[in-house]
Amino acid sequence: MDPQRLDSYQGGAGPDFNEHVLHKTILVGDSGVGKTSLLVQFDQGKFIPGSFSATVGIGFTNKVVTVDGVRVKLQIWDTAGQERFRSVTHAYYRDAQALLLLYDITNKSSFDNIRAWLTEIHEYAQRDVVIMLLGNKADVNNERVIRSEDGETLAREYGVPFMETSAKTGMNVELAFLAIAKELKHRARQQADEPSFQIRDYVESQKKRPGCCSFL
Ligand SMILES: Nc1nc2c(ncn2[C@@H]2O[C@H](COP(=O)(O)OP(=O)(O)OP(=O)(O)O)[C@@H](O)[C@H]2O)c(=O)[nH]1
Repeated sequence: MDPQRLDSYQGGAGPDFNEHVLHKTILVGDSGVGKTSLLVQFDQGKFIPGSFSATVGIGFTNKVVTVDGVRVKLQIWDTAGQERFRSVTHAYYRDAQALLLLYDITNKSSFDNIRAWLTEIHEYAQRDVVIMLLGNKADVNNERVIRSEDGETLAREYGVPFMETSAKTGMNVELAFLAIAKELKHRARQQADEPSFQIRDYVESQKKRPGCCSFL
Protein backbone atom coordinates (compact mmCIF):
# COMPACT_ATOMS: atom_id res chain seq x y z
CA MET A 1 0.00 0.00 0.00
CA ASP A 2 1.19 3.50 -0.75
CA PRO A 3 1.21 5.42 2.54
CA GLN A 4 1.06 8.72 0.64
CA ARG A 5 -2.18 7.79 -0.95
CA LEU A 6 -4.26 6.85 2.05
CA ASP A 7 -4.06 6.74 5.80
CA SER A 8 -1.89 3.93 7.05
CA TYR A 9 -3.25 0.76 8.55
CA GLN A 10 -2.10 -2.10 10.76
CA GLY A 11 -0.59 -0.49 13.80
CA GLY A 12 1.25 2.74 13.21
CA ALA A 13 1.97 5.58 15.57
CA GLY A 14 -0.61 7.43 17.56
CA PRO A 15 -2.76 6.93 20.58
CA ASP A 16 -5.45 4.30 20.68
CA PHE A 17 -8.91 5.52 19.99
CA ASN A 18 -10.76 3.99 22.89
CA GLU A 19 -8.38 1.07 23.21
CA HIS A 20 -10.83 -1.40 24.69
CA VAL A 21 -13.48 -0.93 22.06
CA LEU A 22 -13.62 -3.24 19.08
CA HIS A 23 -15.70 -1.86 16.28
CA LYS A 24 -17.70 -4.71 14.88
CA THR A 25 -17.83 -4.71 11.10
CA ILE A 26 -19.56 -7.43 9.11
CA LEU A 27 -19.09 -8.60 5.54
CA VAL A 28 -22.32 -9.71 3.90
CA GLY A 29 -23.53 -10.63 0.43
CA ASP A 30 -24.35 -13.69 -1.67
CA SER A 31 -22.16 -16.78 -1.58
CA GLY A 32 -19.14 -16.46 -3.87
CA VAL A 33 -19.05 -12.65 -4.18
CA GLY A 34 -15.64 -12.57 -2.49
CA LYS A 35 -16.18 -11.69 1.18
CA THR A 36 -13.52 -14.05 2.51
CA SER A 37 -11.12 -13.03 -0.27
CA LEU A 38 -11.63 -9.34 0.49
CA LEU A 39 -10.85 -9.89 4.16
CA VAL A 40 -7.77 -12.00 3.38
CA GLN A 41 -6.53 -9.30 0.98
CA PHE A 42 -7.03 -6.60 3.62
CA ASP A 43 -5.54 -8.64 6.46
CA GLN A 44 -2.68 -10.36 4.69
CA GLY A 45 -2.28 -8.47 1.42
CA LYS A 46 -2.73 -11.57 -0.67
CA PHE A 47 -5.21 -13.36 -2.87
CA ILE A 48 -5.46 -17.11 -2.88
CA PRO A 49 -6.66 -18.16 -6.33
CA GLY A 50 -8.18 -21.52 -7.04
CA SER A 51 -11.22 -23.44 -6.11
CA PHE A 52 -13.95 -21.76 -4.15
CA SER A 53 -14.61 -23.07 -0.68
CA ALA A 54 -17.76 -21.56 0.83
CA THR A 55 -17.58 -20.17 4.35
CA VAL A 56 -19.42 -22.26 6.90
CA GLY A 57 -20.99 -20.17 9.67
CA ILE A 58 -19.06 -17.09 10.71
CA GLY A 59 -15.60 -16.05 11.91
CA PHE A 60 -13.71 -12.87 12.64
CA THR A 61 -10.36 -11.13 12.25
CA ASN A 62 -9.17 -8.22 14.39
CA LYS A 63 -7.39 -5.43 12.61
CA VAL A 64 -6.01 -2.10 13.77
CA VAL A 65 -6.44 0.80 11.37
CA THR A 66 -4.78 4.17 11.90
CA VAL A 67 -6.88 7.13 10.85
CA ASP A 68 -6.14 10.77 11.57
CA GLY A 69 -3.33 9.67 13.87
CA VAL A 70 -5.42 7.41 16.09
CA ARG A 71 -5.75 3.66 16.12
CA VAL A 72 -9.19 2.23 15.50
CA LYS A 73 -9.70 -1.46 16.26
CA LEU A 74 -11.94 -3.23 13.83
CA GLN A 75 -13.32 -6.68 14.49
CA ILE A 76 -14.25 -7.85 11.02
CA TRP A 77 -16.73 -10.70 10.76
CA ASP A 78 -16.83 -12.83 7.64
CA THR A 79 -20.24 -14.40 7.20
CA ALA A 80 -21.41 -17.29 5.05
CA GLY A 81 -23.43 -16.07 2.09
CA GLN A 82 -25.36 -19.29 1.69
CA GLU A 83 -29.05 -19.09 2.51
CA ARG A 84 -28.92 -21.96 5.01
CA PHE A 85 -26.66 -19.91 7.33
CA ARG A 86 -28.80 -16.77 7.22
CA SER A 87 -30.50 -17.22 10.59
CA VAL A 88 -27.09 -17.62 12.23
CA THR A 89 -25.68 -14.46 10.71
CA HIS A 90 -28.76 -12.33 11.48
CA ALA A 91 -27.94 -12.67 15.15
CA TYR A 92 -24.64 -10.90 14.54
CA TYR A 93 -26.15 -7.87 12.81
CA ARG A 94 -27.59 -6.37 15.97
CA ASP A 95 -24.38 -5.10 17.52
CA ALA A 96 -22.59 -4.39 14.25
CA GLN A 97 -21.44 -0.82 13.76
CA ALA A 98 -20.63 -1.25 10.09
CA LEU A 99 -21.64 -3.55 7.26
CA LEU A 100 -19.81 -4.04 3.99
CA LEU A 101 -22.35 -5.35 1.50
CA LEU A 102 -20.81 -7.04 -1.53
CA TYR A 103 -22.00 -8.13 -4.94
CA ASP A 104 -19.98 -9.59 -7.80
CA ILE A 105 -19.87 -7.41 -10.94
CA THR A 106 -19.85 -10.60 -13.05
CA ASN A 107 -22.94 -12.07 -11.38
CA LYS A 108 -26.29 -10.37 -11.98
CA SER A 109 -28.24 -12.22 -9.32
CA SER A 110 -25.74 -11.16 -6.65
CA PHE A 111 -26.52 -7.55 -7.64
CA ASP A 112 -30.28 -8.14 -7.86
CA ASN A 113 -30.20 -9.59 -4.34
CA ILE A 114 -28.71 -6.42 -2.86
CA ARG A 115 -32.17 -4.97 -2.19
CA ALA A 116 -33.10 -8.11 -0.24
CA TRP A 117 -29.86 -7.84 1.72
CA LEU A 118 -30.64 -4.22 2.55
CA THR A 119 -34.12 -5.20 3.71
CA GLU A 120 -32.57 -7.78 6.03
CA ILE A 121 -30.03 -5.27 7.27
CA HIS A 122 -32.74 -2.74 8.04
CA GLU A 123 -34.69 -5.44 9.85
CA TYR A 124 -31.90 -6.86 11.99
CA ALA A 125 -29.16 -4.22 12.32
CA GLN A 126 -29.08 -0.99 14.31
CA ARG A 127 -30.68 1.97 12.60
CA ASP A 128 -27.47 3.97 12.46
CA VAL A 129 -25.24 1.14 11.21
CA VAL A 130 -22.69 2.32 8.62
CA ILE A 131 -23.35 0.55 5.31
CA MET A 132 -21.04 0.48 2.30
CA LEU A 133 -21.88 -1.15 -1.03
CA LEU A 134 -19.01 -2.85 -2.85
CA GLY A 135 -19.01 -4.20 -6.41
CA ASN A 136 -16.26 -6.82 -6.17
CA LYS A 137 -14.23 -8.69 -8.84
CA ALA A 138 -13.63 -5.46 -10.78
CA ASP A 139 -10.49 -7.07 -12.23
CA VAL A 140 -12.66 -9.38 -14.35
CA ASN A 141 -13.85 -6.55 -16.58
CA ASN A 142 -14.34 -8.78 -19.62
CA GLU A 143 -17.00 -10.76 -17.73
CA ARG A 144 -18.69 -7.71 -16.28
CA VAL A 145 -22.50 -7.75 -16.37
CA ILE A 146 -23.14 -4.94 -13.88
CA ARG A 147 -22.02 -1.50 -14.94
CA SER A 148 -20.34 0.73 -12.42
CA GLU A 149 -23.14 3.31 -12.93
CA ASP A 150 -25.72 0.71 -11.84
CA GLY A 151 -23.87 0.24 -8.56
CA GLU A 152 -23.63 4.02 -8.14
CA THR A 153 -27.35 4.48 -8.81
CA LEU A 154 -28.40 1.80 -6.35
CA ALA A 155 -26.07 3.17 -3.68
CA ARG A 156 -27.41 6.69 -4.21
CA GLU A 157 -30.97 5.42 -3.85
CA TYR A 158 -30.13 3.99 -0.43
CA GLY A 159 -27.83 6.86 0.55
CA VAL A 160 -24.78 4.64 1.05
CA PRO A 161 -21.22 4.99 -0.24
CA PHE A 162 -20.18 2.77 -3.12
CA MET A 163 -17.03 1.61 -4.80
CA GLU A 164 -15.83 -1.23 -6.94
CA THR A 165 -13.15 -3.45 -5.47
CA SER A 166 -10.93 -6.33 -6.41
CA ALA A 167 -9.93 -8.81 -3.75
CA LYS A 168 -7.53 -10.17 -6.36
CA THR A 169 -5.54 -7.02 -7.13
CA GLY A 170 -6.32 -5.19 -3.89
CA MET A 171 -8.00 -2.32 -5.71
CA ASN A 172 -9.89 -0.12 -3.22
CA VAL A 173 -9.72 -2.77 -0.51
CA GLU A 174 -7.87 -0.62 2.03
CA LEU A 175 -9.93 2.38 1.05
CA ALA A 176 -13.16 0.57 1.91
CA PHE A 177 -12.01 -0.40 5.41
CA LEU A 178 -10.29 2.92 6.07
CA ALA A 179 -13.42 4.84 5.14
CA ILE A 180 -15.41 2.71 7.58
CA ALA A 181 -12.81 3.24 10.32
CA LYS A 182 -12.78 6.98 9.70
CA GLU A 183 -16.56 7.17 9.93
CA LEU A 184 -16.63 5.17 13.17
CA LYS A 185 -13.88 7.29 14.67
CA HIS A 186 -15.61 10.53 13.72
CA ARG A 187 -18.92 9.36 15.11
CA ALA A 188 -17.38 8.53 18.45
CA ARG A 189 -14.86 11.32 18.73
CA GLN A 190 -15.80 14.34 16.69
CA GLN A 191 -13.57 17.24 17.77
CA ALA A 192 -15.29 20.58 18.20
CA ASP A 193 -12.97 22.24 15.67
CA GLU A 194 -13.20 19.40 13.13
CA PRO A 195 -15.48 19.68 10.12
CA SER A 196 -18.14 16.97 10.17
CA PHE A 197 -17.16 13.85 8.29
CA GLN A 198 -19.32 12.54 5.46
CA ILE A 199 -18.31 9.03 4.43
CA ARG A 200 -19.88 9.28 0.96
CA ASP A 201 -18.03 12.53 0.21
CA TYR A 202 -14.80 11.00 1.51
CA VAL A 203 -15.16 7.91 -0.68
CA GLU A 204 -16.00 10.00 -3.74
CA SER A 205 -13.02 12.31 -3.16
CA GLN A 206 -10.67 9.35 -2.76
CA LYS A 207 -12.01 7.70 -5.92
CA LYS A 208 -11.21 10.87 -7.87
CA ARG A 209 -7.58 11.01 -6.72
CA PRO A 210 -5.01 10.51 -9.46
CA GLY A 211 -3.84 6.90 -9.55
CA CYS A 212 -6.84 5.70 -7.60
CA CYS A 213 -8.76 2.66 -8.58
CA SER A 214 -6.98 1.20 -11.53
CA PHE A 215 -6.95 -2.57 -11.46
CA LEU A 216 -4.60 -3.50 -14.23
N1 LIG B 1 -11.03 -12.57 -10.12
C1 LIG B 1 -11.47 -12.43 -8.85
N2 LIG B 1 -11.89 -13.51 -8.18
C2 LIG B 1 -12.32 -13.33 -6.92
C3 LIG B 1 -12.35 -12.05 -6.30
N3 LIG B 1 -12.84 -12.20 -5.04
C4 LIG B 1 -13.09 -13.50 -4.89
N4 LIG B 1 -12.80 -14.19 -6.00
C5 LIG B 1 -12.99 -15.62 -6.22
O1 LIG B 1 -14.39 -15.91 -6.06
C6 LIG B 1 -14.58 -17.14 -5.38
C7 LIG B 1 -15.42 -16.91 -4.12
O2 LIG B 1 -14.68 -16.09 -3.22
P1 LIG B 1 -14.93 -16.14 -1.64
O3 LIG B 1 -14.08 -15.07 -1.05
O4 LIG B 1 -14.77 -17.50 -1.10
O5 LIG B 1 -16.49 -15.75 -1.59
P2 LIG B 1 -17.44 -15.56 -0.32
O6 LIG B 1 -18.30 -14.37 -0.59
O7 LIG B 1 -16.63 -15.51 0.93
O8 LIG B 1 -18.35 -16.87 -0.36
P3 LIG B 1 -19.17 -17.57 0.86
O9 LIG B 1 -18.17 -17.94 1.89
O10 LIG B 1 -19.85 -18.79 0.30
O11 LIG B 1 -20.20 -16.60 1.34
C8 LIG B 1 -13.19 -17.71 -5.11
O12 LIG B 1 -12.86 -18.63 -6.13
C9 LIG B 1 -12.28 -16.49 -5.16
O13 LIG B 1 -10.96 -16.82 -5.57
C10 LIG B 1 -11.89 -10.93 -7.05
O14 LIG B 1 -11.88 -9.77 -6.63
N5 LIG B 1 -11.47 -11.18 -8.34
